[in-house]
Amino acid sequence: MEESRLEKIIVQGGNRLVGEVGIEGAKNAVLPILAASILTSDGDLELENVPVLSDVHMMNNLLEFLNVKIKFDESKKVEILNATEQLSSEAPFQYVSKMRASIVVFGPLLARLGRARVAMPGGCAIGSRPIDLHLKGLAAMGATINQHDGFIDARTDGLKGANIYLDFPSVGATQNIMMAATLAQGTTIIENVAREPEIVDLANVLNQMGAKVSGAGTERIKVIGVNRLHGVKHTVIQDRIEAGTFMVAAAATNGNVLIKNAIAEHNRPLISKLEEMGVTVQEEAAGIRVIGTKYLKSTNVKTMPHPGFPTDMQPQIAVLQLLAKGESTLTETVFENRFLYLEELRRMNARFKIEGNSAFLTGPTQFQGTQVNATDLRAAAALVLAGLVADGYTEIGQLKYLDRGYYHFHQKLAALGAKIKRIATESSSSLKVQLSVKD
Ligand SMILES: CC(=O)N[C@H]1[C@@H](OP(=O)(O)OP(=O)(O)OC[C@H]2O[C@@H](n3ccc(=O)[nH]c3=O)[C@H](O)[C@@H]2O)O[C@H](CO)[C@@H](O)[C@@H]1O
Ligand SMILES: C=C(OP(=O)(O)O)C(=O)O
Repeated sequence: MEESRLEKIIVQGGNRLVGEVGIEGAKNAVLPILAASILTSDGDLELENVPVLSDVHMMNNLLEFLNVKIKFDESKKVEILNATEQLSSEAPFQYVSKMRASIVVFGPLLARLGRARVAMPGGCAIGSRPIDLHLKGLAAMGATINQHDGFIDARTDGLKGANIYLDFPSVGATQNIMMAATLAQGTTIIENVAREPEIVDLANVLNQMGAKVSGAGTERIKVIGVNRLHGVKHTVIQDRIEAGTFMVAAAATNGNVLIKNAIAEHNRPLISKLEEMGVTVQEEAAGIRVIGTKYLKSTNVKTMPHPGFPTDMQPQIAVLQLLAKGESTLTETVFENRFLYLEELRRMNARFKIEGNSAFLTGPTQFQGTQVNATDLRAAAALVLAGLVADGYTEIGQLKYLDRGYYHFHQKLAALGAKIKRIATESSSSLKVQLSVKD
């Protein structure tokens, strides 16, 4: 998606969002499930509800490099993967550096081939993001792991079941260890695991593939190893973060939006915060309806592993807190550096101070449109949300981040009544842009 670097979104603030919006399959569910294809030595893995995102393209490119055969019908959102041929064990830097989630091929490669050589992913704009817990778990299962020349090299004569305690309920470590354990000899118990809905979706696919995984969604996962896994058909769960982003968009614009097929159970912490702020949230048969209010109340939010408030909704809820009257606190406990986007919001008139891992936000804010740049994926979404309620025009650059996790974001907002366009950067001389949005 090289083009996205040369594009901008321009929003003219002030419109209420009204109507219905559909949600894609979850990025954070599909990426490890795509990696799980490596475990299938028999038949096709057929996935439905696959979101068309740059991260999915990136994972597909990596899997194809490893010799997984892929057919992705983007119009139907169906992807068929076949990993029955001899696979390569090396994931080079060119893939891993572009997408940290590539690390979830590590456990499957090691389990299937007895060897994995994966470039070290490094940090990103939200934190240093070490992978020590992934490695500790795989080492406990009998892998010999060495790090050199920017690569992690792991070998085993056969993984063995082990008792593993995670110091932190890491999503990626839980997925890597769980996948590796499906083909290990004996039983693996993983404690203090991540409980995100995406972990449950992965466990469900693995079980359909013939694995014996129990306890996903609780703090303890048990995996009884089997000899081989086979292909299956699976529908990826809905993206709770995309759904949450539209819920905040509806609340921020004092709108009335039905987020179709959104699963309330996956978004409890967000629903609870929205209600605290005076927003009406209705669980309907067709999805979740969010009805805004003119009188948003301040509230405090602290991110936590699931079922706590998701860190991936932190920048979006910050916009709503800034709109609310009074002081709100926002505390980030999952990543050490996820407030970069606030400096961009300051340029749009936000008032706040940051102390340690907390931001103290002062509202109500009348955002002012200006030129801002996304600093990461959810920051990109948050800047668009601020633009929806800003005075004048907001231009958001660095859309490569947005495209990692949102499909047709501006089209979906436009269909709800937002004045929003995506344009080539070269055509963004302000007069031209303003005219094109008014059209
Ligand atoms: C593709 C995907 O699903 N990404 C999600 C996944 O990322 P990811 O799987 O990378 O997140 P983790 O849950 O692993 O990371 C959470 C925290 O644990 C730390 N940590 C993690 C592993 C490790 O070995 N050592 C260690 O210290 C990280 O640096 C971070 O501070 O979960 C995050 C937390 O919900 C979400 O924000 C990401 O959207
Ligand atoms: C942080 C995110 O993703 P990743 O772990 O892929 O960087 C996210 O989805 O907000």
